Amino acid sequence: EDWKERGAAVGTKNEVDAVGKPAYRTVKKGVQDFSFGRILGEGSYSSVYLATDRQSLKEYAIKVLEKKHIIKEKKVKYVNIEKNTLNRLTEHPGIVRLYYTFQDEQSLYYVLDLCSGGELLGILKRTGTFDVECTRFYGAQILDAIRYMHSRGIIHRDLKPENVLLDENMHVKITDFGTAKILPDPRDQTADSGLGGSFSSQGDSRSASFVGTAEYVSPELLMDKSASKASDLWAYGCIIYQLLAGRPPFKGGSEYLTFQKIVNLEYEFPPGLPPAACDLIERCLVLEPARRLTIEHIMNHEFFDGQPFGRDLWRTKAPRLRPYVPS
Ligand SMILES: Nc1ncnc2c1ncn2[C@@H]1O[C@H](COP(=O)(O)OP(=O)(O)OP(=O)(O)O)[C@@H](O)[C@H]1O
Ligand SMILES: O=C(O)C[C@H](Cc1nc2cc(Cl)cc(Cl)c2[nH]1)c1ccc(Cl)cc1
Repeated sequence: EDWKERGAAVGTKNEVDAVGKPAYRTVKKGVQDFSFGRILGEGSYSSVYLATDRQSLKEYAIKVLEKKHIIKEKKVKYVNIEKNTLNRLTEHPGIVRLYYTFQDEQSLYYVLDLCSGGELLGILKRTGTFDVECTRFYGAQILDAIRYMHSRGIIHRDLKPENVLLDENMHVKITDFGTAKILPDPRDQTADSGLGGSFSSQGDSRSASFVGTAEYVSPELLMDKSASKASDLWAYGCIIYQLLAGRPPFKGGSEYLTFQKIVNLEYEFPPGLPPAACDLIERCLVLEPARRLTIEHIMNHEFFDGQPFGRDLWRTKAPRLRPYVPS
């Protein structure tokens, strides 16, 4: 049963091919293998349905995109980036899992983990703010997932509470990788292609044409269009601030005014936030990417003292949602 779910090769155990190797057929799922339920949500180019695998009865979220629309809006690149990045990020509980992709005459389909807890933004709006315990739990899960995607050479580039979904246990599932950056694999550089200088260790990509969501975009992306792993940690600092304060640190009356606040580092903390949280946020919201805290530094920061990361973090029960009460 498990094999089928993994979409791996399946076949009867004793089937062998000419040279005695077990012969497997890869299972290719299609629309007929699922019964589609209610709409879970809609994007600019997509509709996401609740769906059940007719065979295993497992529930999934299936993201459906109309080919005509994708081509007209010139989003083909993003569709294939989303597929390719999700296919590289299959081994972490904090990243939404892509099980299958398929297409028919009109549409493209992604079969994804069902995140029945909705968006982190949604639960934050309901409670207004998060107390320290909730901020530490969700901050740690998001960081653990970023650590994994960076280790696989993926920069998300659009991290924000809307793109942090929650599963049925209210655990984090990061989604929306259509605008991610896949860093060139350092092992691929066979001969020294003389690119040594331009792809510095934190993985710069000068050519970034994409800009994320205004409130979370990093200053380097605005100033010299370069995105790096450190850009995700800028967004991370904005998210931690927003969980405790109930609003993002940089918010102007227009996108331009928001950008101005970012490049001038114009933000302040609401009164009563814990000093350790302010210190952590200040060290993420640093204009110079190379001076920003790295993931390891953040994990060792006083704000996360005693917070488990790794396997234990994903086994603990999510804390009850409580608003932050200034001390
Ligand atoms: N795996 C999932 N499980 C449950 N709901 C999901 C899942 N993926 C997306 N959704 C919900 O479906 C809606 C559309 O998501 P989708 O990623 O297709 O578009 P979007 O990225 O939100 O919008 P846009 O493309 O305009 O940025 C969102 O509200 C999202 O919360
Ligand atoms: O079968 C695969 O895995 C590869 C295809 C590639 C692919 N075929 C496409 C056809 C169209 Cl019309 C548009 C896009 Cl973006 C297309 N991308 C594919 C299918 C489905 C999805 Cl969700 C993504 C990519």
